[in-house]
Amino acid sequence: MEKLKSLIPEDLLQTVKSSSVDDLLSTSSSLLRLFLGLPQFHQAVSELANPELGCCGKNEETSLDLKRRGNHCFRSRDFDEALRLYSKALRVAPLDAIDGDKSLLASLFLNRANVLHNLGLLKESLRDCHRALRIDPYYAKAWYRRGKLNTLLGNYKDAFRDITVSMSLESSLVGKKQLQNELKAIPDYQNNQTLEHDEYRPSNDAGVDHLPSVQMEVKLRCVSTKEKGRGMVSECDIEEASVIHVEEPFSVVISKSCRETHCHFCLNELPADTVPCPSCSIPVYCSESCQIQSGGMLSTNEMDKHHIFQKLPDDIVEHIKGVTSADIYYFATDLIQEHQHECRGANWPAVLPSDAVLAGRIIMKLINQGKAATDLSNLQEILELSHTYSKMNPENKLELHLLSIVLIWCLSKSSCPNLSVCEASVTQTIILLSQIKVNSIAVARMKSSGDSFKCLPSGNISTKEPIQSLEQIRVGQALYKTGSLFNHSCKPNIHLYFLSRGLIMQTTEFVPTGCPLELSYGPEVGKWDCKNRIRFLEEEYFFHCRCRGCAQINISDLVINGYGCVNTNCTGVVLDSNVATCESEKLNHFFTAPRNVDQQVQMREKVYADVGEVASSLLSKPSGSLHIEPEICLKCGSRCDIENSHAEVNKAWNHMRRVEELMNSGRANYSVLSDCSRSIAVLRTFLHMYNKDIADAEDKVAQACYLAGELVDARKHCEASIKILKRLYEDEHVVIGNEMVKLASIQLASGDSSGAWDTTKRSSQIFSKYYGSHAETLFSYLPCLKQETAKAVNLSTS
Ligand SMILES: C[S@@+](CC[C@H](N)C(=O)[O-])C[C@H]1O[C@@H](n2cnc3c(N)ncnc32)[C@H](O)[C@@H]1O
Repeated sequence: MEKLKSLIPEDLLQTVKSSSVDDLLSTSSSLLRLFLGLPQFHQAVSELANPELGCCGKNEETSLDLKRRGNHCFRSRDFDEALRLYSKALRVAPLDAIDGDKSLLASLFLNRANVLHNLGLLKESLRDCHRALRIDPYYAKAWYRRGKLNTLLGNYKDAFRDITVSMSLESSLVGKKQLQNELKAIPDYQNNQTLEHDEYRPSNDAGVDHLPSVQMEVKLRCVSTKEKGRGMVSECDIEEASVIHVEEPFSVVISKSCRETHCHFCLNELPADTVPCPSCSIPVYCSESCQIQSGGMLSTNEMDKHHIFQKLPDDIVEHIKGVTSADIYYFATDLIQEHQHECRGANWPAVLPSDAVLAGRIIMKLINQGKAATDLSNLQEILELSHTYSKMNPENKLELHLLSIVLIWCLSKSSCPNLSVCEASVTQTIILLSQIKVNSIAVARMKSSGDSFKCLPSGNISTKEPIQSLEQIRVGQALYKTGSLFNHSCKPNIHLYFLSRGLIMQTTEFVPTGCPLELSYGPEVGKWDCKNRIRFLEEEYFFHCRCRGCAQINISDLVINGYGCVNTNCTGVVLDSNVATCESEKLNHFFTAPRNVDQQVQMREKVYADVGEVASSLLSKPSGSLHIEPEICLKCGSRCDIENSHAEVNKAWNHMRRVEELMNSGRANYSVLSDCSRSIAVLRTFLHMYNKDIADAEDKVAQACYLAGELVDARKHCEASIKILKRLYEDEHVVIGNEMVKLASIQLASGDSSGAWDTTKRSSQIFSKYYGSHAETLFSYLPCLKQETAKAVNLSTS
């Protein structure tokens, strides 16, 4: 992109950077004309769009080399590396490549099955055997390996059939004899000899999860307001924790950082037996079902290509035919195939940013459905999404122009010759990209906790692993058409989460009829102070937030970054000038907004209750003289030297960070811990007692104490952190649920089983408010924690 930017003359660059939506046809036309006449442009885009020049296609030589290296690792029993190399080889192996007298793909699947078997991953290994057999149903070794696995998994009937087929395909007498012995080794061999054989169905539990349904009585409506545009409101009273909306995405793309770890279709974590795309080397899937729904060519079986005619008994031929029937992977869904147009080996889907790849998917979906015109002139009509192009900064505007031209060019050259490369299609793509910026939703997943039990203390353990923390990662970006109609609030009343690609929205409080249903786009009261939230939303989403969290004064915004009063007996808060200005504006707006006297009294009482002990004196003044001054305690009016406090706090943090490094390198000992406690004491001297920094510091020290086995202190610090967070968020906010999981782990480790049990129960209640019945599926740590605490309670009471 930088190369392309440098080709644009200065005057055109400025016109593009200062363009409004109405200028787009003209700016697109000028840029397009310029680029189409430049050989440098043609060279750059042909590197992106031409599959011949791309490195995303299949490559037999690379695959064979990777296979050889995998074999070497297998022989030296480095199974992890062998697994990695075989999976890589599968990704680049062409469908029709042959290695010796075998299909390369089939032999790679079987080699990987051997590795998986050695790693103890039997189901995964079984699935790979089945994949090898689908490609080459005459593959005796694959039948044999599958038979062994079925025996180990207790599927004796299947094992019997597999070894029998393998025996029929085996030509040597010695081999046949060995297989006969294998057959005899199958438990219940005698019974099986007389059994009918079921058609084989490999168990494949990976794939897309099913979405729950919305409660029947829930009714929503889309309304328009001057301040926020369209938004969703409730048409009835809705109870807390009700599912209000579920939706499959219009289109999704995986995050670049998750390309090697998550399925490119359902976005779930990849199993060890990944499924490659049959016709390019970019995506990997968790199962055939995801691969097929995503698109790419279907892997055909190689049966017809085999001329090894063998005289086999009829029942054996039936088994061989059965294994290749592709219907086992089909599902009664409309195939989505959103990757198909990217699947030609060209580089652009791997190189362009996710926003552009998502735009490409949306465009191609509408073209394939016959809805979009070839110059895309009706794209906005079809999508009906809001956008904020005019509010974007100049660099963003230029970026969108360049991306649109490149994307349209690549789509038309690599997969859709009907798509016209013209100012109309470029203009529409620029608007689409700006719509994606404000309407697409980040699909999140819990960060894998690995082996949950490893993180759980049991009995008189030494607490070597860090306390479980429930972190989320962004695995993809998706457009949900109805989901995009929900506005943002920094004090949201709904929460969203994902099952595979599906979105689920649930209320986190009682919502009365007519009330807006709003979720958080990221920043929330309790996470950041008001000015930081407003800045973030302006920079990322291009709007000035007008939610209840930003319009009304609340205790969290006052204390989250506040300093303590110099008067040690005073609980008041002192604000720096930035926060003070932002909070003053809120307060002024609040009291000057037109209301009748009753409402004013009510509001005043509400604010009074909220601000409580922190700023009560402020509200006892007549409304005309209300103001929040920086560096003055809001409660007792003492002046505070913020600069000095700031310097002391910084010193304490620098010290904490050094201590943290020591802890991370496993060198946490008693003297390190007492250093931490001293730093916390400094923070508590200069910051307000509910400042978020103190909560963070307490949390870190709790972790350090836990690792050092100082469980009494770990608990004390964890509880101190929770106490502050409860002031910043609601008592039952999911953040508190997360902290309680940590507290329960500490309690469990210190032998307080009934405390751990109570804390676990409280955290489970909070999680089900946010994640409904899926809480335990999404947080695999929760059932494990429940089980361990229940076990500990039983032990202590028996
Ligand atoms: C995902 S859309 C929500 C639906 C949108 N209101 C519409 O009419 O299509 C996001 C846009 O809604 C508006 N919006 C959402 N939440 C808002 C808020 N709290 N304050 C002001 N505008 C908001 C902004 O224009 C933002 O770019």
